[in-house]
Amino acid sequence: MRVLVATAVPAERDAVARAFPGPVERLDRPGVGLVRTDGVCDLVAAGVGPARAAASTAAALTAAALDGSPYRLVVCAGIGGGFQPEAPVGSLVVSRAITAADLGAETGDGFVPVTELGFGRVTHLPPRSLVREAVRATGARPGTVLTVSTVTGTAARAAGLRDRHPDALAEGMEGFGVAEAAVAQHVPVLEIRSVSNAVGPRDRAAWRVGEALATLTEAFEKLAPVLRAW
Ligand SMILES: O=C(O)c1cccc(C(=O)CC[C@H]2O[C@@H](n3cnc4c(=O)[nH]cnc43)[C@H](O)[C@@H]2O)c1
Repeated sequence: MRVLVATAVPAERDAVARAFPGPVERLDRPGVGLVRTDGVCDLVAAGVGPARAAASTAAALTAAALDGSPYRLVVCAGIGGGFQPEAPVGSLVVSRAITAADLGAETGDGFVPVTELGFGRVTHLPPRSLVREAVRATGARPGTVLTVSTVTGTAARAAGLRDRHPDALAEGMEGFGVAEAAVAQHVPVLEIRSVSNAVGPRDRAAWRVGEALATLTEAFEKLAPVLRAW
């Protein structure tokens, strides 16, 4: 059984693919295209944002299940914003928790998550032993990875997120969507973010995308034996 790695964009997918030297095969499945590596992973550029990422991940999971070869693990991977000073640019974060940070309602008393309104869920927890193994193999910092639909662009929003989520180390835009799709099919999920920028005032010119993609490749080189053994 294989592992499905879901990134947002093809540049991130290809950074992960570079960790698996050897031929790759392109597979077209209904609603989604996959890259099958020589190793243990199938890779999907699932799209930007939680909704598109959930749709692509669900399509890949369903196709594999109908094929009789379901995935045994889903990993959401990519570049991300890091909360300062705990997750500096260039560092790597592994999810102890994957949390939707802006799924809820704004009220006069502030933000209320959907769970407090009586709906759904806002957090998925990866298997603790897998988090431990991933941290040991890669040297990543373990913490909460937030999923947002809007990239944080002010110090005030960064501070608000940290107030609500003191364990947050990073934010991305896909993790919770990928996790919802995985958990719906009873497949465990993990998120890995290579920090390309600080969460805070928007400064796109300061994003270190190339370096973060190189860190992502290195991370998957180190993670490969963990994924194989899982
Ligand atoms: O410009 C490029 O070359 C490039 C290459 C690879 C990826 C990108 C992206 O912009 C990917 C979008 C992706 O990045 C995540 N991300 C990165 N920083 C943050 C952040 O501070 N807050 C939230 N998300 C962030 C996110 O998951 C996007 O899908 C560009």
